[in-house]
Amino acid sequence: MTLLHARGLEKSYGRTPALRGVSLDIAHGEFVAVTGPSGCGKSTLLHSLAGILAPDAGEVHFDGRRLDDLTEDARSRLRRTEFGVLFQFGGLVAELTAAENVALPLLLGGRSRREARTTALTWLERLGVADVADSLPGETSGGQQQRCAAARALVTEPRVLFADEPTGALDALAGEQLLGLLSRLTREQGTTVVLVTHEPRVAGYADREIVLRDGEVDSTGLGVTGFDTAATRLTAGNRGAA
Ligand SMILES: Nc1ncnc2c1ncn2[C@@H]1O[C@H](COP(=O)(O)OP(=O)(O)OP(=O)(O)O)[C@@H](O)[C@H]1O
Repeated sequence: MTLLHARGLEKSYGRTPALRGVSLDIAHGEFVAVTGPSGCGKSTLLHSLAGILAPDAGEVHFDGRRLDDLTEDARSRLRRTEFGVLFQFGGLVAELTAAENVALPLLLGGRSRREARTTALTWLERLGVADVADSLPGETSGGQQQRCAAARALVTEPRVLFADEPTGALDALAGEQLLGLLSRLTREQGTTVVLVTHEPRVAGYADREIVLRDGEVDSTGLGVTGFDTAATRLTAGNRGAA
């Protein structure tokens, strides 16, 4: 069943077209990688689907509700309750500890301090970084920071996780570890994932790949770019076995 539905999305920055009529459907629980060359519109598409950016034309529907013409307040409420976002640079608040960073979305949602901290610690544990719970981001490694950012994105148990190059700033090992965790945790929770990447290795974790080219959908399917990498085969095999 479709959870995210977009039709005819268009977006330009001044005279530069970024999206030129993108239509797509993403099912409940699907893990989709949006790929394509630099500048093809991946981030613009992600931001439009997540209600961060208003498209110039076209429609975005989330679970049957039209999203693109909501007020900024309504969109921001929806983002807080239904969506989690994870960017290349986690964007943790430097003055707050890891646990405080992860608790923040829960506090904003009205949960008590005690409950928010307990839930934050559970998610830090799931992401394998409970040991840095009381450290400031600057006292931890890039990989640990990105895992904390992932915990913060997932702590509200969002229906959709939007991730833009989440491993882009990490070394290969830290990137693989984060992707492995994200893939396992989101599948366990039934979270839909929309992940932007230009790396075939990363796209290999997805159920399906949507390839953009010059602001349009070029193709969609599993390994459609011919990225039949070891990672793709391994992940597909793991999925079959799961
Ligand atoms: N804030 C902005 N102002 C002006 N032009 C922009 C802005 N953001 C994106 N663009 C342009 O829109 C087009 C699509 O950009 P977008 O960032 O969506 O692509 P991308 O595929 O995510 O790129 P990359 O892989 O390099 O991050 C590009 O031509 C880009 O230069």
